[in-house]
Amino acid sequence: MILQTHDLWRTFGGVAAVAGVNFNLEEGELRCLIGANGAGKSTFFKMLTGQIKPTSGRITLFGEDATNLPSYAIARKGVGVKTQVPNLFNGLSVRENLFLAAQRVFDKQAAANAADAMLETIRMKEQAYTLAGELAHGHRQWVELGMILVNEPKLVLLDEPAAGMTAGEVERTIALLNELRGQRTFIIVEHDMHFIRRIAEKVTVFHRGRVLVEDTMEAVVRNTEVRDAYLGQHGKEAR
Ligand SMILES: Nc1ncnc2c1ncn2[C@@H]1O[C@H](COP(=O)(O)OP(=O)(O)OP(=O)(O)O)[C@@H](O)[C@H]1O
Repeated sequence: MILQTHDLWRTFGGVAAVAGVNFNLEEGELRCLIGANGAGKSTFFKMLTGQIKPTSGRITLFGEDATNLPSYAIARKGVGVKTQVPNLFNGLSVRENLFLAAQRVFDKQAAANAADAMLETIRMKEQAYTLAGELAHGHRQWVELGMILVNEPKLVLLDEPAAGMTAGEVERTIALLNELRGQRTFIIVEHDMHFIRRIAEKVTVFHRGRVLVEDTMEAVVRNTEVRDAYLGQHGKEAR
């Protein structure tokens, strides 16, 4: 088991954003977290990344307690996080961005090799020397993903990786994640049901701070409780 949460809670004033979540993630899984606006996904995600401290409960990461670790310590344990806040150096090339990220864990030569290998993985060899600031939105997202993957994290947490992408860019992101499936362990928070349907194995549905259902995408789409709680808004896309 890579990650577990035990009766995890986070309250804001009187509001329980996350209310007693028990969550288990095995190595090699690609897990999607879904739920309506305000269901508690972001708060849960931010507790896993160390951005928000739990009110109570525990987080176990790679078999060790990680409940109150700050973000940098979680990163150091081998967790790569992609939030929605851009993390690129616009004045540097794609390759330089990847190289700098790789240098956090590798020496110079190994970082250069890792950056070149990552250019292949994210299919951006031709844009290696393009400035990050000149890239289209989808391309920027892939470079950011590359900057996380280049450090070979044991767990990758992605917050809405398909947000703002064109249909073509979403397709390429799906292909990339399908390629990486099994090689890395992922948790992906996402609203785009088309995207989730194409990548999901097991899906965890949040509702009012709790886990409503955890099952395959097919079972989740058929579940009447989920339809009432969430898919009512997105059902057409999901079906
Ligand atoms: N910093 C905060 N202060 C007060 N209330 C908060 C805070 N963060 C979240 N909440 C509340 O906690 C609940 C869960 O919010 P959260 O953002 O985790 O949901 P979500 O499922 O990620 O929603 P979305 O899909 O809109 O991002 C909501 O009622 C929200 O208003």
